[in-house]
Amino acid sequence: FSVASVVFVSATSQEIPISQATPRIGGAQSPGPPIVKVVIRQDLNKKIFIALIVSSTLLCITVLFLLYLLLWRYRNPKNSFTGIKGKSDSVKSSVSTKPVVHKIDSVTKGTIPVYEYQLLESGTNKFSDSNVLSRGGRGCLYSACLDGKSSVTVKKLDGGGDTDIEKQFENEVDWLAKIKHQNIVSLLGFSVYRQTRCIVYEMMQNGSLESQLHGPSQGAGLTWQLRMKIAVDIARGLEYLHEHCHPPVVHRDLKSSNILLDSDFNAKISDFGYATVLMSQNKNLNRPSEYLLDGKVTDKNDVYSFGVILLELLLGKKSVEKPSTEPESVVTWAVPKLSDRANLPNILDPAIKGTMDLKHLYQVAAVAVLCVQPEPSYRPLITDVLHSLIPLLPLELGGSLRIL
Ligand SMILES: Nc1ncnc2c1ncn2[C@@H]1O[C@H](COP(=O)(O)OP(=O)(O)OP(=O)(O)O)[C@@H](O)[C@H]1O
Repeated sequence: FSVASVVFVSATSQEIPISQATPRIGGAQSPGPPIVKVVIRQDLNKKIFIALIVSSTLLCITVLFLLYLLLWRYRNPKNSFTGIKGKSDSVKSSVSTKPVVHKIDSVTKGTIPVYEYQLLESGTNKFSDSNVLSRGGRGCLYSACLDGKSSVTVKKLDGGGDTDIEKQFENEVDWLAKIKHQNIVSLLGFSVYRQTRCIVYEMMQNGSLESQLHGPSQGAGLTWQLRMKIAVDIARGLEYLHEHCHPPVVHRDLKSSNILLDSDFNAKISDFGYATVLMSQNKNLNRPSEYLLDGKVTDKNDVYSFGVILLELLLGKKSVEKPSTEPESVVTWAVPKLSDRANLPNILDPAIKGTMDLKHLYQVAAVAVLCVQPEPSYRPLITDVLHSLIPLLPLELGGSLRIL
Protein backbone atom coordinates (compact mmCIF):
# COMPACT_ATOMS: atom_id res chain seq x y z
CA PHE A 1 0.00 0.00 0.00
CA SER A 2 2.02 2.95 -1.34
CA VAL A 3 1.99 6.29 0.38
CA ALA A 4 2.66 8.40 -2.73
CA SER A 5 2.79 7.89 -6.45
CA VAL A 6 3.92 9.76 -9.55
CA VAL A 7 1.26 10.92 -11.97
CA PHE A 8 1.97 12.02 -15.56
CA VAL A 9 -0.42 14.75 -16.58
CA SER A 10 -0.62 16.53 -19.91
CA ALA A 11 -0.08 20.33 -19.69
CA THR A 12 -3.47 20.82 -21.33
CA SER A 13 -5.28 18.65 -18.86
CA GLN A 14 -8.58 20.19 -17.74
CA GLU A 15 -9.43 17.79 -15.05
CA ILE A 16 -6.66 18.09 -12.50
CA PRO A 17 -6.92 21.22 -10.42
CA ILE A 18 -3.64 20.44 -8.68
CA SER A 19 -1.89 21.74 -11.82
CA GLN A 20 -3.06 25.22 -10.92
CA ALA A 21 -0.98 25.16 -7.80
CA THR A 22 2.13 24.17 -9.76
CA PRO A 23 4.48 27.10 -10.67
CA ARG A 24 4.83 27.58 -14.46
CA ILE A 25 8.32 27.73 -16.00
CA GLY A 26 9.04 31.29 -17.25
CA GLY A 27 5.34 32.10 -17.19
CA ALA A 28 5.07 30.97 -20.83
CA GLN A 29 1.68 29.64 -22.08
CA SER A 30 3.06 27.49 -24.88
CA PRO A 31 2.53 23.73 -24.72
CA GLY A 32 5.72 22.15 -23.49
CA PRO A 33 6.79 18.72 -22.49
CA PRO A 34 4.54 16.86 -20.03
CA ILE A 35 4.65 18.23 -16.52
CA VAL A 36 5.61 15.71 -13.91
CA LYS A 37 3.73 16.11 -10.66
CA VAL A 38 3.87 14.12 -7.44
CA VAL A 39 0.47 13.50 -5.94
CA ILE A 40 0.00 12.11 -2.47
CA ARG A 41 -2.55 9.31 -2.96
CA GLN A 42 -2.81 8.00 0.58
CA ASP A 43 -6.45 9.06 0.97
CA LEU A 44 -7.46 7.65 -2.43
CA ASN A 45 -5.90 4.23 -1.74
CA LYS A 46 -7.48 4.08 1.70
CA LYS A 47 -10.90 4.66 0.20
CA ILE A 48 -10.38 1.98 -2.45
CA PHE A 49 -9.22 -0.43 0.22
CA ILE A 50 -12.28 0.19 2.40
CA ALA A 51 -14.58 -0.12 -0.59
CA LEU A 52 -12.96 -3.44 -1.49
CA ILE A 53 -13.40 -4.82 2.05
CA VAL A 54 -17.04 -3.73 2.26
CA SER A 55 -17.95 -5.11 -1.16
CA SER A 56 -16.20 -8.45 -0.59
CA THR A 57 -17.89 -8.82 2.83
CA LEU A 58 -21.27 -8.13 1.22
CA LEU A 59 -20.49 -10.65 -1.51
CA CYS A 60 -19.55 -13.29 1.08
CA ILE A 61 -22.76 -12.67 3.04
CA THR A 62 -24.86 -12.95 -0.14
CA VAL A 63 -23.14 -16.19 -1.21
CA LEU A 64 -23.57 -17.69 2.28
CA PHE A 65 -27.23 -16.68 2.37
CA LEU A 66 -27.85 -18.23 -1.07
CA LEU A 67 -26.09 -21.45 0.01
CA TYR A 68 -28.20 -21.61 3.18
CA LEU A 69 -31.36 -21.04 1.12
CA LEU A 70 -30.40 -23.82 -1.31
CA LEU A 71 -29.62 -26.22 1.55
CA TRP A 72 -32.86 -25.41 3.33
CA ARG A 73 -34.93 -25.98 0.19
CA TYR A 74 -33.09 -29.24 -0.45
CA ARG A 75 -33.84 -30.50 3.07
CA ASN A 76 -37.48 -29.38 2.96
CA PRO A 77 -38.88 -30.80 -0.25
CA LYS A 78 -42.35 -30.29 -1.70
CA ASN A 79 -44.50 -31.41 1.21
CA SER A 80 -42.44 -29.70 3.86
CA PHE A 81 -43.46 -26.93 6.15
CA THR A 82 -43.21 -24.52 3.20
CA GLY A 83 -46.11 -26.43 1.65
CA ILE A 84 -48.48 -25.07 4.30
CA LYS A 85 -49.05 -21.77 2.61
CA GLY A 86 -51.18 -20.24 -0.07
CA LYS A 87 -54.80 -21.31 0.20
CA SER A 88 -56.79 -19.65 2.97
CA ASP A 89 -57.44 -22.89 4.87
CA SER A 90 -53.83 -23.88 4.65
CA VAL A 91 -52.80 -20.62 6.19
CA LYS A 92 -55.11 -21.31 9.13
CA SER A 93 -53.49 -24.68 9.40
CA SER A 94 -50.01 -23.21 9.59
CA VAL A 95 -51.11 -20.89 12.36
CA SER A 96 -52.32 -23.73 14.55
CA THR A 97 -49.50 -26.04 13.49
CA LYS A 98 -46.50 -24.00 14.51
CA PRO A 99 -46.58 -24.35 18.31
CA VAL A 100 -47.07 -28.13 18.08
CA VAL A 101 -44.60 -28.59 15.28
CA HIS A 102 -41.82 -26.86 17.15
CA LYS A 103 -42.34 -29.10 20.17
CA ILE A 104 -41.44 -32.02 17.96
CA ASP A 105 -37.70 -32.21 18.04
CA SER A 106 -37.08 -33.73 14.67
CA VAL A 107 -39.35 -31.34 12.78
CA THR A 108 -37.24 -28.45 13.86
CA LYS A 109 -34.32 -30.36 12.41
CA GLY A 110 -36.27 -30.74 9.16
CA THR A 111 -36.20 -34.53 8.90
CA ILE A 112 -39.89 -35.33 8.29
CA PRO A 113 -42.45 -33.81 5.97
CA VAL A 114 -45.44 -31.94 7.34
CA TYR A 115 -48.41 -32.73 5.10
CA GLU A 116 -51.14 -30.29 4.22
CA TYR A 117 -54.35 -31.44 5.88
CA GLN A 118 -56.20 -30.86 2.59
CA LEU A 119 -53.93 -33.36 0.84
CA LEU A 120 -54.77 -36.05 3.42
CA GLU A 121 -58.45 -35.15 3.22
CA SER A 122 -58.58 -35.59 -0.56
CA GLY A 123 -56.38 -38.72 -0.41
CA THR A 124 -58.86 -40.43 1.93
CA ASN A 125 -62.01 -39.26 0.05
CA LYS A 126 -62.72 -36.83 2.88
CA PHE A 127 -61.96 -39.51 5.48
CA SER A 128 -64.79 -41.64 4.13
CA ASP A 129 -65.99 -44.84 5.80
CA SER A 130 -64.96 -46.86 2.75
CA ASN A 131 -61.32 -45.94 3.49
CA VAL A 132 -61.43 -46.98 7.16
CA LEU A 133 -58.95 -49.76 7.98
CA SER A 134 -59.59 -49.82 11.70
CA ARG A 135 -61.42 -47.83 14.37
CA GLY A 136 -59.81 -47.23 17.74
CA GLY A 137 -60.61 -45.37 20.92
CA ARG A 138 -58.41 -42.42 19.94
CA GLY A 139 -59.34 -42.17 16.27
CA CYS A 140 -59.47 -44.03 12.98
CA LEU A 141 -56.99 -45.47 10.58
CA TYR A 142 -57.54 -44.82 6.85
CA SER A 143 -56.00 -46.03 3.63
CA ALA A 144 -55.05 -43.10 1.44
CA CYS A 145 -53.68 -42.41 -2.00
CA LEU A 146 -51.58 -39.24 -2.03
CA ASP A 147 -50.78 -37.54 -5.34
CA GLY A 148 -51.99 -40.62 -7.24
CA LYS A 149 -49.03 -42.56 -5.88
CA SER A 150 -49.02 -45.84 -3.97
CA SER A 151 -51.26 -46.35 -1.01
CA VAL A 152 -50.33 -45.15 2.49
CA THR A 153 -52.00 -45.28 5.90
CA VAL A 154 -53.28 -42.22 7.73
CA LYS A 155 -54.04 -42.33 11.45
CA LYS A 156 -56.46 -39.52 12.33
CA LEU A 157 -56.53 -38.59 16.00
CA ASP A 158 -59.42 -36.41 17.08
CA GLY A 159 -59.26 -34.28 20.20
CA GLY A 160 -55.89 -32.61 19.86
CA GLY A 161 -56.80 -30.56 22.94
CA ASP A 162 -56.59 -33.71 25.07
CA THR A 163 -53.13 -33.58 26.63
CA ASP A 164 -52.79 -37.37 26.74
CA ILE A 165 -53.48 -37.71 23.01
CA GLU A 166 -51.25 -34.73 22.29
CA LYS A 167 -48.38 -36.29 24.24
CA GLN A 168 -48.75 -39.64 22.50
CA PHE A 169 -48.92 -37.92 19.12
CA GLU A 170 -45.74 -35.95 19.76
CA ASN A 171 -43.96 -38.99 21.21
CA GLU A 172 -44.93 -41.21 18.29
CA VAL A 173 -43.88 -38.70 15.64
CA ASP A 174 -40.68 -37.76 17.41
CA TRP A 175 -39.51 -41.35 17.92
CA LEU A 176 -40.48 -42.66 14.51
CA ALA A 177 -38.74 -39.74 12.83
CA LYS A 178 -35.50 -40.71 14.53
CA ILE A 179 -35.74 -44.48 14.32
CA LYS A 180 -35.19 -46.05 10.92
CA HIS A 181 -35.02 -49.82 10.73
CA GLN A 182 -36.40 -52.52 8.44
CA ASN A 183 -38.40 -53.99 11.35
CA ILE A 184 -39.88 -50.71 12.57
CA VAL A 185 -42.81 -49.17 10.71
CA SER A 186 -41.83 -46.14 8.60
CA LEU A 187 -43.21 -42.73 9.33
CA LEU A 188 -43.92 -40.78 6.13
CA GLY A 189 -45.09 -37.52 7.70
CA PHE A 190 -47.77 -35.87 9.78
CA SER A 191 -50.26 -33.04 9.82
CA VAL A 192 -51.71 -30.74 12.47
CA TYR A 193 -54.96 -28.97 11.67
CA ARG A 194 -56.97 -27.26 14.40
CA GLN A 195 -57.83 -30.06 16.89
CA THR A 196 -57.03 -32.87 14.44
CA ARG A 197 -53.71 -34.67 14.32
CA CYS A 198 -52.80 -37.06 11.50
CA ILE A 199 -49.84 -39.42 11.21
CA VAL A 200 -48.93 -40.91 7.83
CA TYR A 201 -47.29 -44.36 7.75
CA GLU A 202 -46.23 -46.84 5.11
CA MET A 203 -49.04 -49.24 4.20
CA MET A 204 -48.79 -52.64 5.90
CA GLN A 205 -50.98 -54.77 3.65
CA ASN A 206 -51.39 -57.77 5.96
CA GLY A 207 -52.54 -55.74 8.96
CA SER A 208 -51.57 -56.63 12.49
CA LEU A 209 -50.29 -59.91 13.89
CA GLU A 210 -53.25 -59.85 16.26
CA SER A 211 -55.76 -59.74 13.40
CA GLN A 212 -53.90 -62.55 11.60
CA LEU A 213 -53.83 -64.78 14.68
CA HIS A 214 -57.14 -63.97 16.32
CA GLY A 215 -59.20 -62.56 13.43
CA PRO A 216 -61.48 -64.51 11.07
CA SER A 217 -58.62 -66.61 9.60
CA GLN A 218 -57.54 -67.78 13.11
CA GLY A 219 -53.88 -68.02 12.10
CA ALA A 220 -54.51 -70.19 9.02
CA GLY A 221 -52.37 -67.84 6.88
CA LEU A 222 -49.37 -68.17 9.19
CA THR A 223 -47.27 -71.31 8.71
CA TRP A 224 -44.68 -72.39 11.30
CA GLN A 225 -41.89 -70.89 9.20
CA LEU A 226 -43.74 -67.60 8.81
CA ARG A 227 -44.30 -67.48 12.56
CA MET A 228 -40.59 -68.00 13.15
CA LYS A 229 -39.80 -65.25 10.65
CA ILE A 230 -42.19 -62.88 12.42
CA ALA A 231 -40.57 -63.71 15.80
CA VAL A 232 -37.08 -63.07 14.38
CA ASP A 233 -38.20 -59.81 12.74
CA ILE A 234 -39.65 -58.51 16.03
CA ALA A 235 -36.51 -59.54 17.91
CA ARG A 236 -34.37 -57.71 15.32
CA GLY A 237 -36.45 -54.55 15.71
CA LEU A 238 -36.19 -54.76 19.50
CA GLU A 239 -32.47 -55.47 19.37
CA TYR A 240 -32.08 -52.28 17.35
CA LEU A 241 -34.00 -50.27 19.97
CA HIS A 242 -32.19 -51.80 22.97
CA GLU A 243 -28.69 -52.21 21.62
CA HIS A 244 -28.16 -49.82 18.72
CA CYS A 245 -30.01 -46.67 19.77
CA HIS A 246 -28.11 -44.24 22.00
CA PRO A 247 -29.53 -43.93 24.58
CA PRO A 248 -31.42 -47.22 24.35
CA VAL A 249 -35.17 -47.02 23.68
CA VAL A 250 -37.83 -49.07 25.49
CA HIS A 251 -41.08 -49.52 23.54
CA ARG A 252 -43.29 -50.21 26.61
CA ASP A 253 -46.38 -51.18 24.60
CA LEU A 254 -45.28 -54.21 22.63
CA LYS A 255 -48.21 -56.48 21.76
CA SER A 256 -49.51 -58.38 18.78
CA SER A 257 -51.79 -55.50 17.69
CA ASN A 258 -48.68 -53.31 17.44
CA ILE A 259 -46.84 -55.76 15.19
CA LEU A 260 -47.69 -55.00 11.56
CA LEU A 261 -47.14 -57.24 8.53
CA ASP A 262 -46.37 -56.02 5.02
CA SER A 263 -47.32 -57.78 1.78
CA ASP A 264 -44.43 -60.28 2.24
CA PHE A 265 -45.20 -60.85 5.94
CA ASN A 266 -42.17 -58.87 7.05
CA ALA A 267 -43.00 -57.85 10.61
CA LYS A 268 -42.51 -54.29 11.85
CA ILE A 269 -42.98 -52.80 15.30
CA SER A 270 -45.43 -49.87 15.44
CA ASP A 271 -47.04 -47.50 17.94
CA PHE A 272 -44.32 -45.56 19.77
CA GLY A 273 -46.79 -43.45 21.76
CA TYR A 274 -45.40 -44.79 25.06
CA ALA A 275 -41.77 -45.32 24.07
CA THR A 276 -39.10 -43.81 26.27
CA VAL A 277 -35.36 -43.81 26.69
CA LEU A 278 -33.90 -46.33 29.07
CA MET A 279 -33.05 -44.74 32.39
CA SER A 280 -31.90 -46.84 35.29
CA GLN A 281 -33.80 -44.80 37.88
CA ASN A 282 -37.03 -44.29 35.93
CA LYS A 283 -39.70 -45.35 38.38
CA ASN A 284 -42.66 -43.28 37.25
CA LEU A 285 -44.65 -44.80 34.44
CA ASN A 286 -47.46 -42.72 33.02
CA ARG A 287 -49.30 -45.84 32.15
CA PRO A 288 -48.36 -49.18 33.64
CA SER A 289 -48.30 -51.85 30.96
CA GLU A 290 -50.61 -54.79 31.62
CA TYR A 291 -47.53 -56.98 31.62
CA LEU A 292 -45.40 -54.80 33.83
CA LEU A 293 -44.63 -56.50 37.11
CA ASP A 294 -42.22 -54.28 38.98
CA GLY A 295 -43.01 -50.65 38.09
CA LYS A 296 -39.55 -49.88 36.67
CA VAL A 297 -38.88 -49.20 33.02
CA THR A 298 -36.19 -51.49 31.72
CA ASP A 299 -35.53 -53.22 28.44
CA LYS A 300 -36.60 -56.41 30.24
CA ASN A 301 -40.22 -55.17 30.10
CA ASP A 302 -40.05 -55.41 26.31
CA VAL A 303 -38.46 -58.87 26.61
CA TYR A 304 -41.42 -59.98 28.73
CA SER A 305 -43.85 -58.63 26.09
CA PHE A 306 -41.86 -60.42 23.40
CA GLY A 307 -42.28 -63.68 25.36
CA VAL A 308 -46.04 -63.12 25.43
CA ILE A 309 -46.08 -62.65 21.62
CA LEU A 310 -44.02 -65.84 21.24
CA LEU A 311 -46.63 -67.73 23.30
CA GLU A 312 -49.40 -66.30 21.11
CA LEU A 313 -47.53 -67.48 17.99
CA LEU A 314 -47.08 -70.99 19.43
CA LEU A 315 -50.44 -71.51 21.07
CA GLY A 316 -52.73 -69.30 18.98
CA LYS A 317 -54.18 -67.89 22.19
CA LYS A 318 -54.79 -64.19 22.90
CA SER A 319 -52.47 -62.45 25.37
CA VAL A 320 -55.43 -61.98 27.67
CA GLU A 321 -58.50 -64.15 27.24
CA LYS A 322 -61.64 -62.41 28.41
CA PRO A 323 -64.22 -65.10 29.05
CA SER A 324 -67.35 -64.42 31.12
CA THR A 325 -65.35 -65.12 34.30
CA GLU A 326 -61.95 -63.63 35.30
CA PRO A 327 -59.66 -62.51 32.45
CA GLU A 328 -56.65 -64.79 32.24
CA SER A 329 -53.23 -64.01 30.82
CA VAL A 330 -51.68 -66.49 28.40
CA VAL A 331 -48.65 -66.58 30.74
CA THR A 332 -50.56 -67.84 33.79
CA TRP A 333 -52.42 -70.30 31.56
CA ALA A 334 -49.43 -71.69 29.65
CA VAL A 335 -46.35 -71.62 31.90
CA PRO A 336 -47.51 -74.33 34.36
CA LYS A 337 -48.44 -76.56 31.41
CA LEU A 338 -45.05 -75.98 29.77
CA SER A 339 -43.17 -77.33 32.80
CA ASP A 340 -43.63 -80.71 31.11
CA ARG A 341 -42.67 -80.29 27.46
CA ALA A 342 -44.58 -83.43 26.51
CA ASN A 343 -47.72 -81.31 26.97
CA LEU A 344 -46.66 -78.88 24.29
CA PRO A 345 -48.05 -80.64 21.20
CA ASN A 346 -51.45 -80.86 22.97
CA ILE A 347 -51.75 -77.14 23.60
CA LEU A 348 -50.20 -76.01 20.30
CA ASP A 349 -52.20 -73.84 17.88
CA PRO A 350 -54.20 -76.37 15.78
CA ALA A 351 -53.31 -74.34 12.64
CA ILE A 352 -49.65 -75.47 12.87
CA LYS A 353 -49.91 -78.86 14.58
CA GLY A 354 -47.48 -81.44 13.16
CA THR A 355 -45.81 -78.99 10.76
CA MET A 356 -42.47 -78.48 12.51
CA ASP A 357 -39.47 -80.30 13.91
CA LEU A 358 -40.37 -81.03 17.58
CA LYS A 359 -36.88 -80.06 18.75
CA HIS A 360 -37.38 -76.63 17.27
CA LEU A 361 -40.77 -76.35 18.92
CA TYR A 362 -39.31 -77.19 22.36
CA GLN A 363 -36.53 -74.68 21.86
CA VAL A 364 -38.90 -71.83 21.00
CA ALA A 365 -41.16 -72.70 23.95
CA ALA A 366 -38.13 -72.68 26.27
CA VAL A 367 -37.16 -69.20 25.02
CA ALA A 368 -40.73 -67.96 25.59
CA VAL A 369 -40.75 -69.28 29.17
CA LEU A 370 -37.40 -67.59 29.90
CA CYS A 371 -38.71 -64.26 28.59
CA VAL A 372 -41.81 -64.22 30.81
CA GLN A 373 -40.07 -64.93 34.10
CA PRO A 374 -41.44 -62.74 36.90
CA GLU A 375 -37.96 -61.56 37.93
CA PRO A 376 -36.79 -59.12 35.20
CA SER A 377 -33.09 -59.73 35.81
CA TYR A 378 -33.53 -63.45 35.04
CA ARG A 379 -34.99 -62.69 31.60
CA PRO A 380 -32.51 -62.91 28.71
CA LEU A 381 -31.33 -59.95 26.68
CA ILE A 382 -33.14 -59.57 23.36
CA THR A 383 -29.82 -60.17 21.56
CA ASP A 384 -29.57 -63.61 23.17
CA VAL A 385 -33.17 -64.36 22.25
CA LEU A 386 -32.51 -63.33 18.65
CA HIS A 387 -29.44 -65.53 18.38
CA SER A 388 -31.27 -68.54 19.71
CA LEU A 389 -34.08 -68.11 17.15
CA ILE A 390 -32.00 -67.41 14.02
CA PRO A 391 -30.77 -71.04 13.67
CA LEU A 392 -34.41 -72.20 13.55
CA LEU A 393 -35.28 -70.00 10.57
CA PRO A 394 -34.51 -71.10 6.99
CA LEU A 395 -31.77 -69.25 5.16
CA GLU A 396 -34.13 -67.84 2.53
CA LEU A 397 -36.25 -66.23 5.27
CA GLY A 398 -33.31 -64.48 6.90
CA GLY A 399 -32.22 -67.21 9.34
CA SER A 400 -29.30 -69.64 9.23
CA LEU A 401 -31.15 -72.98 8.94
CA ARG A 402 -30.18 -74.96 5.84
CA ILE A 403 -32.96 -77.25 4.72
CA LEU A 404 -31.53 -80.19 2.77
N1 LIG B 1 -49.45 -48.81 8.77
C1 LIG B 1 -50.51 -49.63 8.84
N2 LIG B 1 -50.90 -50.32 7.77
C2 LIG B 1 -51.96 -51.15 7.84
N3 LIG B 1 -52.71 -51.36 8.95
C3 LIG B 1 -52.36 -50.70 10.06
C4 LIG B 1 -51.26 -49.79 10.07
N4 LIG B 1 -51.15 -49.27 11.32
C5 LIG B 1 -52.13 -49.84 12.05
N5 LIG B 1 -52.87 -50.69 11.32
C6 LIG B 1 -54.06 -51.47 11.76
O1 LIG B 1 -54.85 -50.68 12.63
C7 LIG B 1 -54.92 -51.27 13.92
C8 LIG B 1 -54.97 -50.20 14.96
O2 LIG B 1 -53.72 -49.56 14.97
P1 LIG B 1 -53.48 -48.32 15.88
O3 LIG B 1 -52.00 -48.06 15.94
O4 LIG B 1 -54.35 -47.23 15.42
O5 LIG B 1 -53.98 -48.84 17.26
P2 LIG B 1 -54.47 -47.93 18.43
O6 LIG B 1 -55.77 -47.29 18.06
O7 LIG B 1 -53.32 -47.05 18.76
O8 LIG B 1 -54.74 -48.96 19.54
P3 LIG B 1 -53.73 -49.41 20.65
O9 LIG B 1 -53.29 -48.20 21.40
O10 LIG B 1 -54.56 -50.34 21.47
O11 LIG B 1 -52.59 -50.11 19.97
C9 LIG B 1 -53.72 -52.18 13.99
O12 LIG B 1 -53.89 -53.21 14.90
C10 LIG B 1 -53.63 -52.68 12.55
O13 LIG B 1 -54.55 -53.72 12.34
